Amino acid sequence: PAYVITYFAVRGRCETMRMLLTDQGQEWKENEVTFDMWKKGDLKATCVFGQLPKFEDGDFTLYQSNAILRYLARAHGKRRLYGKDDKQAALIDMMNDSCEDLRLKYIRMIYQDYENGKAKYIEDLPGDLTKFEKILSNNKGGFLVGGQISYADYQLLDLLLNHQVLSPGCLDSFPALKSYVARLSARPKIKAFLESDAHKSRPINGNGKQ
Ligand SMILES: N[C@@H](CCC(=O)N[C@@H](CS(=O)(=O)O)C(=O)NCC(=O)O)C(=O)O
Repeated sequence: PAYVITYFAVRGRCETMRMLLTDQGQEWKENEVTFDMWKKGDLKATCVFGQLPKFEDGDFTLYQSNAILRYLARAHGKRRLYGKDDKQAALIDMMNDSCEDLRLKYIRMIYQDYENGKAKYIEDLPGDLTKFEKILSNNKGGFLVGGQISYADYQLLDLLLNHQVLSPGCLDSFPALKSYVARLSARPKIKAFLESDAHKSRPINGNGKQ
């Protein structure tokens, strides 16, 4: 498939799909947009919702990072990253929606309230992490849902990695989360990706705060 990601040179809302694609042995092309190019407005005007990421699979175009992840989870009808049946798929969507809730909180703090809100955000963070801790410690399958990796696992991994940068010890009182991050990060293709210059060269967020 001729996959193209059009996005800023940041991890942001695309590192999850980059990890998913890498772990699944899929190639893609990065179409990097600089903030100066974006400010001109002509690319923005072509985006259905005026925002990036934009994802292309040949002549098929998608926007909305979560829709892109779900498309990749179903890729070519194999539904490989969407559980074993519709009920598991619904549970996986539920988990991803909760990841999105956490991502929105994180983004709001990073872009709108970093200096004054970071300490409080970190103080409140265990309230969110404890829910994922319980889910993972209750599910013996080792993933958010069932016994196989799903697109929501890549999403949670990305969030937890970002939060470990924001607050390095934030998983110390969550053993299930800590071992989950270690285990997923040790998957050979993900390990190589996390060590790659491409990954390391991209800041987590567009305003350089993390
Ligand atoms: N719900 C969208 C949000 C996309 C979004 O907020 N894009 C931002 C960039 S980032 O927050 O994802 O880094 C954007 O295009 N901002 C530029 C603009 O809105 O003009 C998604 O999930 O893809």
